[in-house]
Amino acid sequence: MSDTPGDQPTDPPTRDPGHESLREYAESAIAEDDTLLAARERAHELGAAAVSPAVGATLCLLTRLTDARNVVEIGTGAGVSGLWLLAGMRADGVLTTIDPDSEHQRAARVAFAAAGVASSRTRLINGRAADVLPRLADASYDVVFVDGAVIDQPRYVTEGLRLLRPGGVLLVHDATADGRIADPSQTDPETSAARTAALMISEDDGLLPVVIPLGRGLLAAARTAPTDDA
Ligand SMILES: C[S@@+](CC[C@H](N)C(=O)[O-])C[C@H]1O[C@@H](n2cnc3c(N)ncnc32)[C@H](O)[C@@H]1O
Repeated sequence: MSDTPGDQPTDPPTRDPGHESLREYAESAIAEDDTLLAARERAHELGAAAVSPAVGATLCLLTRLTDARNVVEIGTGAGVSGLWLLAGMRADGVLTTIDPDSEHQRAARVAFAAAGVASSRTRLINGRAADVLPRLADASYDVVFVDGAVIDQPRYVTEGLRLLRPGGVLLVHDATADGRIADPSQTDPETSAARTAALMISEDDGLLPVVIPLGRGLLAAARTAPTDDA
């Protein structure tokens, strides 16, 4: 056995050393305008954890790619994600956004008005998603964005899939339960709920899912559109 320092065994790295800096780069590459920054500040004051800038930009990109006219959001918060979704939607698109907290929705209204969004483009519904979602029509939304309590993700995925049109996209934020989902020893109710929701999506043959490791984790799943020969 050699005693030169270069031959000493070293512990394998527990994680890719570039991982965090890559995430930081992805976040810092997104510049938010003053309206978004003010909405983010209000979200912070109200304790309504907003999507990160890179998650917001991804929401905008995916709504743009689906040419979204009708979007439903569970968890309005102070409107940060709403601003990003609206920026990607068609100019005549309507964002339906649900939240039981009227203070959060007041802050979101301020954000939408500051961004010059016409009031006809937003439908803010003050209520619990479990009560509101069953009243929304089947297969009539281009994008469904889930950002409420993690524990409720399975029921929101069930309802979201009912609402989604063929070719539409389901987006679940905090899909990794803060990264715990990959660790089988984590069996707390929140992690189990996130795991159940992810399984429901991955086992559905009509969906093309991917986990995007930005912010608190974004699970995106496109509903496959029927082909002519189907
Ligand atoms: C993480 S924050 C949403 C942040 C927002 N999407 C954004 O990025 O700006 C979660 C929101 O879900 C709302 N919420 C809590 N319970 C809910 C429920 N049962 N139905 C719908 N929204 C709920 C909270 O009031 C809070 O505003």
